[in-house]
Amino acid sequence: MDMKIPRATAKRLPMYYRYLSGLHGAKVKRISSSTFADAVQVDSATIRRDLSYFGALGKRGYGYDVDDLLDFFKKILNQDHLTNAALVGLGNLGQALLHFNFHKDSNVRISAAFDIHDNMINTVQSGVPVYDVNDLEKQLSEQQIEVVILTVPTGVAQKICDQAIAGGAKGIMNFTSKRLSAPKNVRVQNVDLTNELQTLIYFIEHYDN
Ligand SMILES: NC(=O)c1ccc[n+]([C@@H]2O[C@H](COP(=O)([O-])OP(=O)(O)OC[C@H]3O[C@@H](n4cnc5c(N)ncnc54)[C@H](O)[C@@H]3O)[C@@H](O)[C@H]2O)c1
Repeated sequence: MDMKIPRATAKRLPMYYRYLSGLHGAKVKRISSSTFADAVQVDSATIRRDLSYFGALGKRGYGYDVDDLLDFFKKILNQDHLTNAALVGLGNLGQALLHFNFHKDSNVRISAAFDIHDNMINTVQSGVPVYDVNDLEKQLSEQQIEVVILTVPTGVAQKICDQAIAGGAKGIMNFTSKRLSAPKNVRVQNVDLTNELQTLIYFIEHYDN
């Protein structure tokens, strides 16, 4: 499905999906828009607007049909198939992500890891094979991995990014502080936990509930 939706809406969709999956697991068939809003902590007007980008889905006085909505989200979010991701840099942060490995509550899993250290190369860690980073391009291309998570030292981030793109990467989740340059068809998502924490502190200080 090819459609353009606001970034803020796109960011909320996985949260809606997780909540609906939980309801489905609990065999709930239908929810009111206010229950939905309370659970995901997004006001019901915003939820309605988010969903309206895909056609009107709620029914007045009825709320939302859980199974219908879930089927629909599965398609939108591609939850029907598992996406493999590669992790580059198995230090403090990389190890933590590898142990966590996303797939328990999402459709993404780390299926290949890369580092420069001999003691890690050709081992299996948390069930994931670790390769020599010199083989990054080749492995990404052979395994058709299009998502790459970068947890390498900042100084090598651009080089690794270039190699990943040469291997076919279409999305880079960048944990380093380097602002990467990449062609337009490659999406770079920067993740900065300090930023997130400072934003949280800003909201605590500037808004009273
Ligand atoms: N965005 C955030 O919130 C956040 C939080 C913590 C760390 N970081 C960043 O994440 C990165 C990793 O942090 P860390 O604490 O895990 O560092 P670390 O030094 O513990 O780990 C770096 C790993 O990268 C490997 N490495 C080095 N050069 C490499 C190369 N050319 N190819 C492949 N692997 C290589 C090292 O062997 C090591 O295993 C750093 O850039 C750090 O600044 C970001």
